[in-house]
Amino acid sequence: MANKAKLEALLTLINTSARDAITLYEQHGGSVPSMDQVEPHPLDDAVDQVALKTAIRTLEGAFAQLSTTLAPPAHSAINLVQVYDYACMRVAVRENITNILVNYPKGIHVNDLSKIINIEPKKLARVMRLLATRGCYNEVDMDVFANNRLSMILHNDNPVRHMVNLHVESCAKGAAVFYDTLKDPRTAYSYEPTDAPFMYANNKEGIQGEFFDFMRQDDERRESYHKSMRGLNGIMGSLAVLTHFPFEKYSTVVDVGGGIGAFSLPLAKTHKNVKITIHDLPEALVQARSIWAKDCPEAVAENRVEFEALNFFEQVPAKGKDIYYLRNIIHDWPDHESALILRNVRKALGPNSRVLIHDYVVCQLSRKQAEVESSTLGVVVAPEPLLPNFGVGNMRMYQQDMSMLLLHNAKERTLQEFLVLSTAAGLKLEKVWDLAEACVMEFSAA
Ligand SMILES: C[S@@+](CC[C@H](N)C(=O)[O-])C[C@H]1O[C@@H](n2cnc3c(N)ncnc32)[C@H](O)[C@@H]1O
Repeated sequence: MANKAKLEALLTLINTSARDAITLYEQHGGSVPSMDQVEPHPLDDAVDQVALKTAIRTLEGAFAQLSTTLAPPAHSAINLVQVYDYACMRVAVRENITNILVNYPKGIHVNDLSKIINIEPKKLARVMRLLATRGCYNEVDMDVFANNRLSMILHNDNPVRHMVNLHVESCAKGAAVFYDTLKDPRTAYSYEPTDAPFMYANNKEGIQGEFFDFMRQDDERRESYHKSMRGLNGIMGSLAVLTHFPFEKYSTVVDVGGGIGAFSLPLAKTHKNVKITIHDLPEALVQARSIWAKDCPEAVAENRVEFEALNFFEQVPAKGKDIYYLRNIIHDWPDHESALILRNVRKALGPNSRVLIHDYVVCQLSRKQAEVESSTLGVVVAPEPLLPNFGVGNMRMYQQDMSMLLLHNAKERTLQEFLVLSTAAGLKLEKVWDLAEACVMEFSAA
């Protein structure tokens, strides 16, 4: 394709994908959202966001590719590093600015906000303006800031806030020493979870162990981590599995490493035919029980959910159930540990059981390889001239891969890597359910 034709094709992709998104918003609520509104659009909390995420993947990918092509490279290069959004988001989250602004629907002057949170007003104004420029908060008048649809996500009641917190605290701390871990002979070639960059930084403060040991040590920290998993439902659009996978055909589901039930709670509400077993470490299940008693007491009363402590490296999950669901579990661990988990799950399977691994499937940048996977397994490849992996439209997959490296010395995997792991554990891939961001890989006993 000639250079100019590529730009024209990208413009067409931007146009059609934006129009697809507009149509979806209109179909789900009659109107399109605005950046300034505070109320969520009905589509924001929809269980199935696959169509919207499909449109946004193309829109973001095509837009970034077009602007990187047209902008001077020096301009784009510095854009890659001059990203202080997370430092400003840390201020907003630590100081509960969204919650405060809820009391000031017409906005609050930074001088008044400064008195409430004890941050120097002129510095605070710069933080708020940077975030507002990104679309998070609204500068309604000079130095007067109000909430908007995006900033409302940082409200205390929203679990996404806990995932933001995990990133601005732990991932940022790991990122700051990442290069050092690559060069330090002690850690450079290690894939031990205890040598992950975040733990490397913690070691210097006298804290040992791996990430989950660190989480266990402090109730507030652990509870925030588990709440952040509920945030993933919206971030990754993971709950689409509830409408795409035929849970109505099955009667038992084991949520392996299910945490507080970020997946199982909505499952219990939407598929009342299913009996759920949640396996996790004992401390996680204490929190799980109290959340279920509040958020889904009917499932507890009807014995549709049981909580069973399990160390998935050492124990076999409840045997002979229909579905074994592992969401964001395998990506937390390097290959050796992941193989142990899958081997234990394999031992639990009955002849008709299925294993569902719900994770990102890292796309290739080789169009040839991506097309092989597309024709054999149905994984979607982006149309040319987009990069075959949708480029920036799929950026979170690669960012989360880095988060896994920083926190756990682990990774998101390609389909080939999943196949190597699953085949060694005695599992056979039956189908890949592409949910526009993460995928669900369905396995049977080989
Ligand atoms: C990334 S979270 C995913 C939670 C849940 N699957 C979800 O998607 O919401 C990882 C989970 O693995 C659990 N976990 C970590 N080590 C474990 C172990 N050795 N045995 C069982 N669960 C473990 C953690 O407590 C946590 O709930």
